Amino acid sequence: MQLVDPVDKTVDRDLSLVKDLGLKLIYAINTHVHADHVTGTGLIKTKVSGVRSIISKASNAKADLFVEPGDKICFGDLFLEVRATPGHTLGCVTYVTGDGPDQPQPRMAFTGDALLIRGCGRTDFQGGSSELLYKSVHSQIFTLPKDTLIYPAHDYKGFTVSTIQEEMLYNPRLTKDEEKFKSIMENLNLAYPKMIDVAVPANMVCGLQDLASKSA
Ligand SMILES: N[C@@H](CCC(=O)N[C@@H](CSS)C(=O)NCC(=O)O)C(=O)O
Repeated sequence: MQLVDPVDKTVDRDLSLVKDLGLKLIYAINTHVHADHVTGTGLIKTKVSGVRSIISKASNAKADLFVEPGDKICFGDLFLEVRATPGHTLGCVTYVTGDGPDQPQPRMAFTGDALLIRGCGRTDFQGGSSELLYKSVHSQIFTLPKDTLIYPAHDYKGFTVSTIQEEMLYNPRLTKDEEKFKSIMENLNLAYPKMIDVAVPANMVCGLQDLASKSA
Protein backbone atom coordinates (compact mmCIF):
# COMPACT_ATOMS: atom_id res chain seq x y z
CA MET A 1 0.00 0.00 0.00
CA GLN A 2 1.36 3.43 -0.92
CA LEU A 3 0.80 6.21 1.58
CA VAL A 4 -0.12 9.59 0.10
CA ASP A 5 0.94 12.56 2.16
CA PRO A 6 -2.16 14.78 2.65
CA VAL A 7 -0.02 17.93 2.29
CA ASP A 8 1.31 16.63 -1.02
CA LYS A 9 -2.25 15.96 -2.20
CA THR A 10 -3.44 19.45 -1.25
CA VAL A 11 -0.46 21.09 -2.92
CA ASP A 12 -1.07 19.07 -6.13
CA ARG A 13 -4.74 20.11 -6.13
CA ASP A 14 -3.85 23.79 -5.69
CA LEU A 15 -1.11 23.68 -8.33
CA SER A 16 -3.54 22.07 -10.76
CA LEU A 17 -5.94 24.98 -10.16
CA VAL A 18 -3.14 27.49 -10.79
CA LYS A 19 -2.41 25.71 -14.09
CA ASP A 20 -6.09 25.58 -15.11
CA LEU A 21 -6.38 29.32 -14.54
CA GLY A 22 -3.33 29.98 -16.72
CA LEU A 23 -1.45 31.61 -13.87
CA LYS A 24 2.28 31.56 -13.23
CA LEU A 25 3.25 30.94 -9.64
CA ILE A 26 6.18 33.13 -8.64
CA TYR A 27 5.90 33.48 -4.86
CA ALA A 28 4.77 31.15 -2.04
CA ILE A 29 4.02 33.56 0.77
CA ASN A 30 3.79 32.63 4.46
CA THR A 31 2.02 34.69 7.12
CA HIS A 32 3.94 32.97 9.95
CA VAL A 33 5.36 29.68 11.12
CA HIS A 34 4.74 27.63 14.23
CA ALA A 35 6.45 24.45 15.37
CA ASP A 36 3.25 22.41 15.00
CA HIS A 37 2.85 23.17 11.29
CA VAL A 38 5.13 22.50 8.36
CA THR A 39 4.54 25.11 5.67
CA GLY A 40 3.83 23.76 2.17
CA THR A 41 6.23 26.24 0.60
CA GLY A 42 9.22 23.92 0.44
CA LEU A 43 7.11 21.23 -1.21
CA ILE A 44 5.77 23.74 -3.77
CA LYS A 45 9.35 24.70 -4.60
CA THR A 46 10.13 21.07 -5.46
CA LYS A 47 7.18 20.97 -7.88
CA VAL A 48 7.34 24.38 -9.59
CA SER A 49 10.69 25.72 -10.69
CA GLY A 50 11.51 29.33 -9.99
CA VAL A 51 9.02 29.79 -7.14
CA ARG A 52 10.47 31.84 -4.28
CA SER A 53 9.29 31.48 -0.68
CA ILE A 54 8.57 34.56 1.42
CA ILE A 55 8.19 35.02 5.17
CA SER A 56 8.70 37.90 7.60
CA LYS A 57 12.20 38.65 8.84
CA ALA A 58 10.80 38.68 12.37
CA SER A 59 9.67 35.03 12.06
CA ASN A 60 13.30 33.89 12.22
CA ALA A 61 12.41 31.11 9.76
CA LYS A 62 14.11 30.06 6.52
CA ALA A 63 12.90 31.32 3.13
CA ASP A 64 14.20 32.84 -0.10
CA LEU A 65 12.98 36.35 0.63
CA PHE A 66 12.24 38.14 3.89
CA VAL A 67 9.74 40.96 4.27
CA GLU A 68 9.30 43.70 6.81
CA PRO A 69 6.32 45.89 7.72
CA GLY A 70 5.62 48.45 5.01
CA ASP A 71 7.22 46.37 2.24
CA LYS A 72 5.30 45.81 -0.97
CA ILE A 73 5.35 42.44 -2.73
CA CYS A 74 4.80 43.26 -6.41
CA PHE A 75 3.45 40.86 -9.03
CA GLY A 76 2.19 41.99 -12.44
CA ASP A 77 0.39 45.32 -11.92
CA LEU A 78 -0.65 44.35 -8.40
CA PHE A 79 0.97 44.36 -5.00
CA LEU A 80 0.53 43.10 -1.45
CA GLU A 81 1.32 45.38 1.46
CA VAL A 82 3.00 43.80 4.50
CA ARG A 83 1.55 44.70 7.91
CA ALA A 84 3.07 43.49 11.21
CA THR A 85 0.40 41.67 13.25
CA PRO A 86 2.31 39.93 16.09
CA GLY A 87 0.58 38.32 19.04
CA HIS A 88 -0.09 34.75 17.89
CA THR A 89 3.63 34.57 17.12
CA LEU A 90 6.14 37.40 17.18
CA GLY A 91 6.71 37.19 13.43
CA CYS A 92 3.08 37.11 12.24
CA VAL A 93 2.24 39.43 9.36
CA THR A 94 -0.92 40.21 7.43
CA TYR A 95 -0.78 40.73 3.67
CA VAL A 96 -3.20 43.26 2.23
CA THR A 97 -3.92 43.83 -1.45
CA GLY A 98 -2.89 47.21 -2.76
CA ASP A 99 -4.53 50.53 -2.17
CA GLY A 100 -5.31 52.50 -5.33
CA PRO A 101 -7.73 52.79 -8.26
CA ASP A 102 -5.77 50.26 -10.32
CA GLN A 103 -5.83 47.66 -7.51
CA PRO A 104 -8.61 45.10 -6.84
CA GLN A 105 -11.63 46.35 -4.88
CA PRO A 106 -12.71 45.54 -2.27
CA ARG A 107 -9.30 45.03 -0.74
CA MET A 108 -8.36 41.59 0.61
CA ALA A 109 -6.45 40.84 3.82
CA PHE A 110 -4.69 37.52 4.38
CA THR A 111 -4.55 37.52 8.15
CA GLY A 112 -2.92 34.15 8.91
CA ASP A 113 -3.69 33.28 12.54
CA ALA A 114 -3.88 36.88 13.80
CA LEU A 115 -7.56 37.35 12.98
CA LEU A 116 -9.76 34.30 12.39
CA ILE A 117 -13.46 34.40 11.47
CA ARG A 118 -15.24 35.09 14.78
CA GLY A 119 -12.01 34.26 16.57
CA CYS A 120 -8.26 34.83 16.63
CA GLY A 121 -5.05 32.89 17.03
CA ARG A 122 -4.17 31.53 20.45
CA THR A 123 -1.52 33.42 22.37
CA ASP A 124 -0.38 30.84 24.91
CA PHE A 125 2.89 29.56 23.44
CA GLN A 126 5.93 30.37 21.26
CA GLY A 127 6.06 34.14 21.43
CA GLY A 128 2.30 34.59 21.92
CA SER A 129 1.01 37.72 23.63
CA SER A 130 -2.66 38.65 23.99
CA GLU A 131 -1.73 42.28 24.61
CA LEU A 132 0.24 42.42 21.34
CA LEU A 133 -2.45 40.58 19.40
CA TYR A 134 -5.16 42.97 20.56
CA LYS A 135 -3.08 45.98 19.53
CA SER A 136 -2.12 44.37 16.19
CA VAL A 137 -5.68 43.62 15.16
CA HIS A 138 -7.06 46.98 16.25
CA SER A 139 -4.28 49.09 14.75
CA GLN A 140 -3.36 47.10 11.61
CA ILE A 141 -6.47 45.18 10.57
CA PHE A 142 -9.57 46.93 11.95
CA THR A 143 -8.31 50.21 10.42
CA LEU A 144 -8.74 48.81 6.89
CA PRO A 145 -11.84 49.76 4.86
CA LYS A 146 -14.95 48.06 6.27
CA ASP A 147 -15.60 46.10 3.09
CA THR A 148 -12.10 44.54 3.05
CA LEU A 149 -12.40 40.77 2.66
CA ILE A 150 -10.69 38.71 5.38
CA TYR A 151 -9.08 35.39 4.48
CA PRO A 152 -7.59 33.68 7.57
CA ALA A 153 -5.27 30.68 7.71
CA HIS A 154 -7.65 28.40 9.61
CA ASP A 155 -11.30 27.95 10.13
CA TYR A 156 -12.66 25.31 12.42
CA LYS A 157 -16.33 25.90 11.52
CA GLY A 158 -16.31 25.80 7.72
CA PHE A 159 -16.17 29.54 7.01
CA THR A 160 -13.78 30.78 4.34
CA VAL A 161 -14.21 34.55 4.17
CA SER A 162 -15.41 37.44 6.31
CA THR A 163 -15.12 41.24 6.22
CA ILE A 164 -13.67 43.87 8.52
CA GLN A 165 -17.17 45.14 9.21
CA GLU A 166 -18.45 41.68 10.23
CA GLU A 167 -15.50 41.02 12.54
CA MET A 168 -15.74 44.48 14.13
CA LEU A 169 -19.38 43.74 14.88
CA TYR A 170 -19.45 40.04 15.66
CA ASN A 171 -15.98 38.79 16.65
CA PRO A 172 -16.68 37.47 20.16
CA ARG A 173 -13.13 38.20 21.36
CA LEU A 174 -11.93 41.29 19.55
CA THR A 175 -15.08 43.37 20.01
CA LYS A 176 -14.33 43.40 23.76
CA ASP A 177 -12.06 45.87 25.54
CA GLU A 178 -8.41 44.90 26.00
CA GLU A 179 -8.73 43.64 29.58
CA LYS A 180 -11.71 41.43 28.75
CA PHE A 181 -9.88 40.18 25.66
CA LYS A 182 -6.83 39.19 27.75
CA SER A 183 -9.04 37.36 30.21
CA ILE A 184 -10.80 35.48 27.37
CA MET A 185 -7.45 34.46 25.92
CA GLU A 186 -6.14 33.28 29.29
CA ASN A 187 -9.16 31.04 29.71
CA LEU A 188 -9.46 29.42 26.27
CA ASN A 189 -8.26 26.08 27.66
CA LEU A 190 -7.32 24.83 24.21
CA ALA A 191 -5.70 21.43 23.91
CA TYR A 192 -1.92 21.48 23.64
CA PRO A 193 -1.22 21.10 19.88
CA LYS A 194 -0.62 17.44 19.05
CA MET A 195 2.36 18.03 16.75
CA ILE A 196 4.21 20.75 18.61
CA ASP A 197 6.85 18.50 20.19
CA VAL A 198 7.15 15.99 17.34
CA ALA A 199 10.65 15.71 15.93
CA VAL A 200 10.77 16.17 12.14
CA PRO A 201 12.66 13.47 10.22
CA ALA A 202 15.77 14.69 8.42
CA ASN A 203 14.40 13.80 4.95
CA MET A 204 11.39 16.08 5.54
CA VAL A 205 13.64 18.95 6.52
CA CYS A 206 15.45 18.60 3.18
CA GLY A 207 12.20 18.63 1.21
CA LEU A 208 10.56 21.32 3.26
CA GLN A 209 13.42 23.71 3.38
CA ASP A 210 11.53 26.66 4.82
CA LEU A 211 10.41 24.83 7.93
CA ALA A 212 10.94 27.04 10.96
CA SER A 213 14.55 27.03 11.95
CA LYS A 214 13.61 26.64 15.57
CA SER A 215 10.84 25.06 17.52
CA ALA A 216 9.54 25.16 21.07
N1 LIG B 1 -6.67 21.18 17.77
C1 LIG B 1 -5.49 21.57 17.14
C2 LIG B 1 -5.02 22.91 17.65
C3 LIG B 1 -6.01 23.99 17.38
C4 LIG B 1 -5.33 25.29 17.63
O1 LIG B 1 -4.75 25.48 18.67
N2 LIG B 1 -5.33 26.18 16.63
C5 LIG B 1 -4.57 27.38 16.71
C6 LIG B 1 -4.08 27.76 15.37
S1 LIG B 1 -2.88 26.61 14.83
S2 LIG B 1 -1.37 27.01 16.08
C7 LIG B 1 -5.32 28.53 17.27
O2 LIG B 1 -4.77 29.60 17.39
N3 LIG B 1 -6.60 28.35 17.62
C8 LIG B 1 -7.38 29.41 18.15
C9 LIG B 1 -8.72 28.93 18.59
O3 LIG B 1 -9.45 29.72 19.19
O4 LIG B 1 -9.04 27.75 18.33
C10 LIG B 1 -4.34 20.64 17.40
O5 LIG B 1 -4.31 20.03 18.45
O6 LIG B 1 -3.44 20.57 16.56
